[in-house]
Amino acid sequence: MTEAPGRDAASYAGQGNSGEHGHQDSPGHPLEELQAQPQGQPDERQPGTGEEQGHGHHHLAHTWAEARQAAFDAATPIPPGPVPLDQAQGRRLEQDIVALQDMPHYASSAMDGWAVNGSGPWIPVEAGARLAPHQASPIVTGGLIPPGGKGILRSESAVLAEDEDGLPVLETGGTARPGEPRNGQHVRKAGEEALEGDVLVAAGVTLNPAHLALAALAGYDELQVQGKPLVRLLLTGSEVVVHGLPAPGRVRDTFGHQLPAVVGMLGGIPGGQQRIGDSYDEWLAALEDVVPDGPGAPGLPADVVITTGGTGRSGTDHLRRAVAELGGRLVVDGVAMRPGHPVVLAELPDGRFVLGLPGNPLAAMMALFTVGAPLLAALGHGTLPEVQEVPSGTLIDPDPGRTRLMPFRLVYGMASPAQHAGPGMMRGLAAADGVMVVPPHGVQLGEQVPAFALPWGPPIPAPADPAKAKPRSSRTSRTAAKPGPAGPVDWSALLG
Ligand SMILES: Nc1nc2c(c(=O)[nH]1)N[C@H]1C(S)=C(S)[C@@H](COP(=O)(O)OP(=O)(O)OC[C@H]3O[C@@H](n4cnc5c(N)ncnc54)[C@H](O)[C@@H]3O)O[C@H]1N2
Ligand code: MOO
Repeated sequence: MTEAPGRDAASYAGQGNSGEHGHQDSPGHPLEELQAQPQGQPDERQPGTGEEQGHGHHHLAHTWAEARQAAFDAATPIPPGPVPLDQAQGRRLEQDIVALQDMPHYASSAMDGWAVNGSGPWIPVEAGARLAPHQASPIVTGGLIPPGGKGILRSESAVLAEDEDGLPVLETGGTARPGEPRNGQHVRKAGEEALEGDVLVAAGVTLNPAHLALAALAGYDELQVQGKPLVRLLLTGSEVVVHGLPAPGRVRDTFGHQLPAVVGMLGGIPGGQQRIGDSYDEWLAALEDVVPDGPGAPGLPADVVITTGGTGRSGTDHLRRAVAELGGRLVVDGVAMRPGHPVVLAELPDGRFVLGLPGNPLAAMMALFTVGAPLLAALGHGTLPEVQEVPSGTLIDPDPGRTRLMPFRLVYGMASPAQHAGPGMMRGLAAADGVMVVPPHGVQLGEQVPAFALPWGPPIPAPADPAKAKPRSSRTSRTAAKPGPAGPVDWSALLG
């Protein structure tokens, strides 16, 4: 049996074991069902909890699939723009990198030694001076070939001697080969890497570090790249501490460390974080401030502000009120899912999106995967993140009206819900291979269940192709007579 989330364990358990999970009559293809859930499902918050009282607020929570689609549809791709070279790694180039001049743009020495004109012996002259025939001047690797310089004599092939008048004279010797140096020897000619106007990197490539070095070599300071959302974090809660062991009533922050990395994995640019307490004024000021200072903030307006906490409806939960005061439009206001139900997505009049994640750590991550991932994909020119399928290694009872997102581990190719996956926990997710999207009617043992991969985790395994299954050998008929396994085995009990 699946583990009941810590919160609401009673109502969760109350919907199990009812005999309703015999589905012989119902479900079609699980992925189709994700699309087919009724629109505008009634808000399934239970009456009598008091959570809506005093707010006069009533809305219809989106289904899981609707919420993903609404978040994806709310955003348009961010247009291309210039970014400094040190921020261009991994970005898609939108405009060819063209040689602005010949590369190299001057002839230079490939060796330490002497620039010479004509055959030796040579009279040494000052570095850089115009060389007349039979003159030489010292030069280092990369040094500009002086006017009149025809070739480079390597230092190990040169001997500085004196003529009969006691004046310095340069001769070949040491390792010199006959005829050294020929004209042009050890000279890097101008334009040998590229001529002005040559395309060095074509638009469309994903920039790697060598591309950036090439762009720098070519004299670029910025490159035109595909737009990507800049995401700022607003982490709230006066009980949250950022160092050491928290005292009772305090909680160590789980977001500051994981969200920037996950935002990056989902296609956003982490753009700094700000921490505030629980007062409405702090919320309003932080959301109002379009370009706040903060550690790691680039001093640019964010495309998305991700907040944590304050999505509830208690006196300290200010997200909705602040968004309303700023004239924001709610795109998603609650999703019929668990955990992560109170997630909010709003668009402010200045075009910024506010993604309000619940304070409970696992709930926040599930909300981020459900609503944040499609939003960031749409802003970053991506497609709606994929949902695949895994065979369920366990039976999961119905929970009418809501989708359950369950971190799972793969055991012998089947998905088994991870333990320690309550909304306030991180242990289950940390050990998970992916997340099962359990439909309201539950899942049978061995049935395919929709699932998505974690941004840092392994891909969801491709389904076994029945066409490629090994043909039965004639021996199988004997073994088949024995009582074989009666179907998939429930491995969930094996997971610690
Ligand atoms: N009467 C009701 N109470 C609650 C309901 C409900 O429907 N009726 N929903 C519950 C659900 S579900 C969730 S999820 C939370 C949503 O909470 P908020 O988004 O308002 O967040 P907070 O109340 O500020 O915090 C919740 C929880 O998370 C902890 N937290 C907050 N920030 C952090 C952090 N940075 N790192 C770790 N943990 C954090 C906080 O201490 C609380 O324990 O509301 C339920 N209540
Ligand atoms: O449990 Mo809440 O559903 O953690 O979002």
